[in-house]
Amino acid sequence: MIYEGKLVNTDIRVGVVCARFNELVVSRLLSGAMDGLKRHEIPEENIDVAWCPGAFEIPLIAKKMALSGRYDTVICLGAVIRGATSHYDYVCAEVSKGIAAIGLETGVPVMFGVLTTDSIEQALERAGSKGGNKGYDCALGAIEMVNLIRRIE
Ligand SMILES: Nc1c(NC[C@H](O)[C@H](O)[C@H](O)CO)[nH]c(=O)[nH]c1=O
Ligand SMILES: CC(=O)[C@@H](O)COP(=O)(O)O
Repeated sequence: MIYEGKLVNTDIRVGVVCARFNELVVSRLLSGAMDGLKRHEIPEENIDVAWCPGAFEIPLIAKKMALSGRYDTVICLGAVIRGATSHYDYVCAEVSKGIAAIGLETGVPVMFGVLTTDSIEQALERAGSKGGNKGYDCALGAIEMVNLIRRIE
């Protein structure tokens, strides 16, 4: 038996968590995610967006959404850009660990759309220019994961 998740479904409720830090980049990730969701037939009324201060706060809000029972999947969007201190390393570590744990704890697929880059240029490249759009990628992954899980269950 081969299990695969299709990329189209009108019956999926999506929570999106956006970090406001580096909003220039994150707004572009959100635009990509909304584009991916809508062009794969997710109704706009099925999508909620929550804004939090920074990437470090994403896991808490994502977990609240996952546990609410109102969403079939949660997409996390942020941009952590290296500065002059080791703060970058701590933020990246906790955000990635925190987001990964939510899916395993709740059974709700949570997509990791947090850019972790050394420069703003690298971030912009992955938010709708030559590196694609990580938000769009996460949108399609979210649809696929929900459909896959429904096929397995
Ligand atoms: N430097 C970046 C941050 N830093 C802020 C933290 O995420 C957090 O909001 C703060 O430490 C208060 O708890 N956040 C980003 O999303 N991106 C960065 O580059
Ligand atoms: C990722 C960060 O927290 C970073 O942007 C903070 O910059 P700095 O290390 O120069 O304080």
